[in-house]
Amino acid sequence: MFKKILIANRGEIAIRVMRACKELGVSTVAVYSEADSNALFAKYADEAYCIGPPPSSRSYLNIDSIIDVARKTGAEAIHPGYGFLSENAKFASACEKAGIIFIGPSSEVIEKMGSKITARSAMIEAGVPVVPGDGRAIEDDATAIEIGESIGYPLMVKASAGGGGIGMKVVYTPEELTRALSSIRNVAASTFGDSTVFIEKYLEEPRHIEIQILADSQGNCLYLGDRECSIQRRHQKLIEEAPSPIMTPELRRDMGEAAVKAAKKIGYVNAGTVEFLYSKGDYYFLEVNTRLQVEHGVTELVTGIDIVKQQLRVACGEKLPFTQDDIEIRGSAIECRINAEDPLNDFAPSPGKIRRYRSAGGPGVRVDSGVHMGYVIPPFYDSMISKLCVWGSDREEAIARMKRALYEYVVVGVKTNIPFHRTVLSIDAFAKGDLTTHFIDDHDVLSA
Ligand SMILES: Nc1ncc2cc(-c3cccc4ccccc34)c(N3CC[C@@H](N)C3)nc2n1
Ligand SMILES: [Ca+2]
Repeated sequence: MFKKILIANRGEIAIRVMRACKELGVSTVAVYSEADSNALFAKYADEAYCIGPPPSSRSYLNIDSIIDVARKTGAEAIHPGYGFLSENAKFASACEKAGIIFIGPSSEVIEKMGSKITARSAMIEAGVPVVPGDGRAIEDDATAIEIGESIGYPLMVKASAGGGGIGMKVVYTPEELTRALSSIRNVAASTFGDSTVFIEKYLEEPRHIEIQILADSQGNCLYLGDRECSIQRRHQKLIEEAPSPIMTPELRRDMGEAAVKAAKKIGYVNAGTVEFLYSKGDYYFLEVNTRLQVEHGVTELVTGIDIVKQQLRVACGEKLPFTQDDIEIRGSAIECRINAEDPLNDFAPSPGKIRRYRSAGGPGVRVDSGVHMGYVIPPFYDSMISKLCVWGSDREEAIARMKRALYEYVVVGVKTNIPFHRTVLSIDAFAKGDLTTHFIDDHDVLSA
C-alpha cells in the first residue's frame, strides 16, 4: 500500500479520498488555490500546498504545479477525484512519465474513451448494444442527409469529444440536421478542440442507467450493480439512486455483464462507469466515464464496498479481494446533490458565508460535505457543497429517510437547492419510480 498520495482535487471529494487514505494508513497531500486556503479539505490533509490563484486554469488544472508538489512531497500516487483533470489523458501520461501512479485507468484508455466514436466502435466489437445510428465521423452534409434518412428522424447530432451534454442537439428535419452539424462542429472545436461529429437515433424518453465497474491489473473485472441517474437538470445530475427502481436481477446481470465485456475489451483498470440509455426494455451504450463519479456513494451503501479503498488497492497492483459472486445489492440508496444555488433565480450559484450549518444525521444517513459553519463558499468552482445520501431496507424507506434528512439539513447564509429536493421527493411519480431524463421538465419542478 502507498505511504503517501496527493489528491488533485478540492471540496467533498478530496475529503472523501482522504478518509479512505486515513483508514489505510496512507498519508495525504492536499493542493489548494488561494481561494481554498481556509477550506476543510486543506486542513484535513497531512500536508497542504498552495498551487496558485483561484481560477481553476491557474490552480486545479495546472498539471505542472500539481506534479511538482507530488515530486517534492514524495507522493507515490495522485488521485484526481472527478471533474478537473480526472479524465485528462495528458495529465495521466504526465504522471506516468514522472513515475507517479495515476489512480485510474491508463492514459491510453482515457484517450480512447474520450472519443465517443472510438468508444462506440469498441463496444460494437465487444458485442455491447449501442444506440442505433452510424458510427462514422460526418464529413459533409450530403453524407449526413443520407445517413439521417437511413437511421430515421428524430436524430441526435453529437460531438465525438463531447461530454456532460455539451455538443449534442436533437434534430427533426434535414434542414435542422445541416444547421446542427455546423453549430455542433463550432461548439466542439472551441470547447474540446475537436470538431468531429456523428449521428445517432434520438431516444425520446430514456432512462439514464449506469453500471459501476471495478477492474484490477490482473485481468479481474466485475460490476458493482447499477445506478439510476435520470433526475438531471441541464445535464447536471441532481438525484441518483441505487438500484434503479426498474432493475430486475436478470436485467442487472445482463447490463453488468455487458459493462464488464466493454471494460475488458478496452483494457480498463481501476474504477469506472459504463453509462447506458434504457428505453422500452432495451439498453444502449452511451459512454464510459474513466473516473470515480460524484454518485459513487450510493453504490457503496448498497454493496458495503468502499470503492475508493479498492481504487487505492488496485493502483498498488493488488488483486481484487472479491469475485462477482461475493457482490450483493442490499436495500436502496438515494443521493441528493446539495448545491449552493438559488432555485428561485434559475439555480444561479449562491456563493458566500455559511452562517448556520446543521448537518442531517441518524440511522441510514451519510453526508459527504466539504463545508462547515463559517466557511465562505468561493464563486470560482462548481456549486456542489455536499452530497446527502441515505440507505433504506427498501426504496420506500429510503425515500422516507431522505425526506427526514432534507428536513434536518440546515444551511443558512447562502441559498441552496434543499427546498427543490424536498419538492421532488414529494412528487408522486418519483415515489412510483416513473423516471425519465425529462422528469424535471415534465414535472416543471418549481422550488418550494
Ligand atoms: N441518441 C440519444 N438519444 C437520447 C439521449 C439522451 C441523453 C440524455 C441523457 C440524460 C439526460 C438528458 C437530458 C437532456 C437530453 C438528453 C439527455 C443523452 N446524453 C448524452 C450525454 C449524456 N450526459 C446525456 N444522449 C442521448 N442520445
Ligand atoms: Ca463522460
